[in-house]
Amino acid sequence: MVQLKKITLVLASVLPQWVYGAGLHASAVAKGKLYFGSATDNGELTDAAYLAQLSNTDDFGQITPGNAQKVSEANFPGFWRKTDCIQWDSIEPTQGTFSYTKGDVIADLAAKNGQKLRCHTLVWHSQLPNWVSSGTWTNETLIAAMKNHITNVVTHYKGKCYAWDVVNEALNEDGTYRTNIFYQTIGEAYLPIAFATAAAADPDVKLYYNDYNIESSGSKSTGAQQIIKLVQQYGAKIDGVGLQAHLIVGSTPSQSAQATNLAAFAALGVDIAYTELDIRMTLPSTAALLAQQSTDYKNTVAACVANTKCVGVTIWDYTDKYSWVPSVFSGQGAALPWDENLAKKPAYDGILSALGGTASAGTTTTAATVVTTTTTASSGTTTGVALYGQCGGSGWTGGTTCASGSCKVFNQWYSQCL
Ligand SMILES: O[C@@H]1[C@@H](O)[C@H](O[C@@H]2CO[C@@H](O[C@@H]3CO[C@@H](O[C@@H]4CO[C@@H](O)[C@H](O)[C@H]4O)[C@H](O)[C@H]3O)[C@H](O)[C@H]2O)OC[C@H]1O
Repeated sequence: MVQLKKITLVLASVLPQWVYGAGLHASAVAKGKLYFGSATDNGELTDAAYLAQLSNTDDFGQITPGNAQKVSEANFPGFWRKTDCIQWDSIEPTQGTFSYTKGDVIADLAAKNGQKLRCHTLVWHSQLPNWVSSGTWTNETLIAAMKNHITNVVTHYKGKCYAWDVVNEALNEDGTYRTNIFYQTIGEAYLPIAFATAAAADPDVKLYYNDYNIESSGSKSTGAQQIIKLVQQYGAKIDGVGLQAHLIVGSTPSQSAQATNLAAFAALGVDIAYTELDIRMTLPSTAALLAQQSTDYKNTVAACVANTKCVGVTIWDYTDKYSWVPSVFSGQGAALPWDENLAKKPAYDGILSALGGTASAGTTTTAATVVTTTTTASSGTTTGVALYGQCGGSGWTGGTTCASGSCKVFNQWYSQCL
């Protein structure tokens, strides 16, 4: 089966598109978009079948490092986190020392494949090292530290990124500013200062404000529009808004609701991108849920297609095998267009049809396989999986010591005793 898939991928890359039909990226480009893309993570790249599909530029013309240019401990308290990812607490774990190893791997992969790189992210309340989040700052010293961080990182990746998510998630749900160390110390000026600093370091890269729950009109979307106006009023460069679009099957905003929202952003003169699209469901998946998911993907991608300022869509990884969703939203998953076995789901055809393509023959129409892998803890150990996670603590490579329950493996980063 794996062998067959490999042969299919090789054939698809050498035969003309009319034999296999255009994939997601090729179809997006045919619709006037710049790309269709996927996020990825370093640990997944050792999976040869996964890497082959990620590198299939018929489907993916763009990649985003899901973690390699940042870090996240705050969202996952109690989980062990790899220390060599690249955000403030690994890119700059102590003030003034920078490390780019993981991010460079993904930047090099994008360059080798001829894929655009969306770089993510420079200023975010999450995944901050203690020296930033618990430091004693004045307005002046934190501005200097933030500018130094942005300048170093953007300069390092200069010429390699198509776009940077300069500030991520600065808003509360009601559209007010989220309280974080930057807002508390500097006030709203941290936003234009961050954009101006990034622009100075790489005048050619596109600079985005990125957030979730801004995919339809409402207080938070209005707040994001205010941020764009604020940065513009300061005279700093802001090129686009990123709609993360971590959506839910059956609750995804309609195409017309998304269109109205996109029009409001477009009226401000900025580009728009769907930057982290996934559409999760309560497990187990069923044929009905997969069909609804396909419709939800179709409506979302169609909204982008219909707006000339919307440049492209990125899914937050492409396969349920490596989705972040089950590790964060308990009991939910199956959020991506490829299932755990890297087979296309109905969502793939939903996206393709929004992009004007024709359905692919290989799409599975039945319920996806279970998203999480449960390993037994009867003897206190698991075998065969090289993972890091909570089950066995730091540096875990397969053993588990769950006091109760068994070790559920969510992806290559996380596991939990449930
Ligand atoms: O491996 C994972 C990474 O994949 C992960 O990447 C981040 C995921 O999304 C972005 O941040 C999250 C966005 O969603 C928020 O939850 C929302 C709460 O409201 C709901 O209505 C909505 O549906 C949800 O999406 C999370 O609280 C945010 O953290 C962020 O931009 C990505 O970098 O990062 C953690 C890694 O372990």
